[in-house]
Amino acid sequence: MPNHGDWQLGVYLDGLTGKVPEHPMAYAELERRAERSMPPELWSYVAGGAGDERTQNANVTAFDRWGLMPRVLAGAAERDLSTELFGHRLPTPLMLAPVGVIGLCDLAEGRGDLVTARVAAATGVPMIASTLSQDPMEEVARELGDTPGWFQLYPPNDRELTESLVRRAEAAGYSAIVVTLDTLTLGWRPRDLSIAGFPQLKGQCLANYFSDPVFRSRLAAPPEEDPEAATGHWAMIFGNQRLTWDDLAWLRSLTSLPLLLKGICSPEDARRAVDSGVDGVYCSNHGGRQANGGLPALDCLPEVVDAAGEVPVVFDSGVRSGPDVIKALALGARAVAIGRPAAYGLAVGGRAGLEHVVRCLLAELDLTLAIDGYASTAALTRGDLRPVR
Ligand SMILES: Cc1cc2nc3c(=O)[nH]c(=O)nc-3n(C[C@H](O)[C@H](O)[C@H](O)COP(=O)(O)O)c2cc1C
Ligand SMILES: CCCCC(=O)C(=O)O
Repeated sequence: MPNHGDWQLGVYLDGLTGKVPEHPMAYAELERRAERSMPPELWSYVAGGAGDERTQNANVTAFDRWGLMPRVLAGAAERDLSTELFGHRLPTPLMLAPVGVIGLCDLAEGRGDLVTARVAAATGVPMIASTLSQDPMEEVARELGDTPGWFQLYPPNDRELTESLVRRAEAAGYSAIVVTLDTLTLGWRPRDLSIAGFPQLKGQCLANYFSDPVFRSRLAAPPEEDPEAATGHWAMIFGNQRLTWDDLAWLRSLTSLPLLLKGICSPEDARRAVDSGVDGVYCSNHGGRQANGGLPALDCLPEVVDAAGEVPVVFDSGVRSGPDVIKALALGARAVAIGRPAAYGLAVGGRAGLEHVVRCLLAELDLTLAIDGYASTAALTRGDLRPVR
């Protein structure tokens, strides 16, 4: 476990470890620098969202409608940021959301999945490894050290392949399976469609498929010999729009690892998930990448938390700062994940850049708690927030 001390107050005073040459970055600056660093097709894919991106933007501004009530003389000289999930005590409530093509965001070497896992190992911030990675899940898992990793599953429309991916994740040592349900087909993403972002990139993030014995058994020639045909086969099996709640018992039966469903925004769905025996609900609208015109994910969080009852809720979509993490926790999330900020950190500064983003976020989270008089993230409640008028 990393020592809290290295990212608590001192982190500001020692220049944030000196690994990234400049000062702590506000999100807007990180985003600007990422845009300057990334090739246009990668930038458009990562930064883009569905439609005119109103929902994506609303995910971010939703946090402005809540304010944390500052308290004084509250005994917050030492803070406990830890959280418990599925028997693991995590040093902080932050997680790294699954990001396909994170590999390519490591602009120097294209090994971003491995680099992200190394940052997870160094910071104790768990990584949720995407199905769509440049390097096979087994190699990613080996980099995680003692930090837990979860495997994010896109369930293909091939049950045997789905089972094979889950078996591999178990064998590789992942400690939970996150099934993403809001991307059973890809969203209407104008930036991608006009600049061919994802279509250009997709062949490079299929390592988990190309290394899979079941996937390989479906091909006339191995992917190394005929990558185009293998990619074509992937395109046939990726989408799984016919998946329904009737398939959940089967999904549940695939593993005894903790199972989470990602992409839950409706309280009815949260209730149904819990009734189906899942261990965690992951409230997210995929960072606004899938459907435009929906609700900001943060607005859905309280009802999802209420519906989930004792079952823990993980949250992402629009988290950009330490105070954002605090607000999501106060609204009931047990852990809070970041997607684009991590990808941008990697693009701007490789391993040091991602670590910088993580440490800045944790330092800001911790300082905010210190100043506003909250000694424990686990003790935050909705009553600590007020609507901003
Ligand atoms: C470039 C990119 C790729 C993503 N790939 C995946 C993925 O493979 N699996 C998944 O469940 N979510 C994926 N997501 C969604 C993230 O897990 C997360 O829900 C979202 O990024 C959170 O919103 P934020 O970017 O505003 O933090 C991706 C997001 C981005 C930006
Ligand atoms: C089929 C690609 C899905 C990756 C993803 O989740 C995203 O781009 O948001």
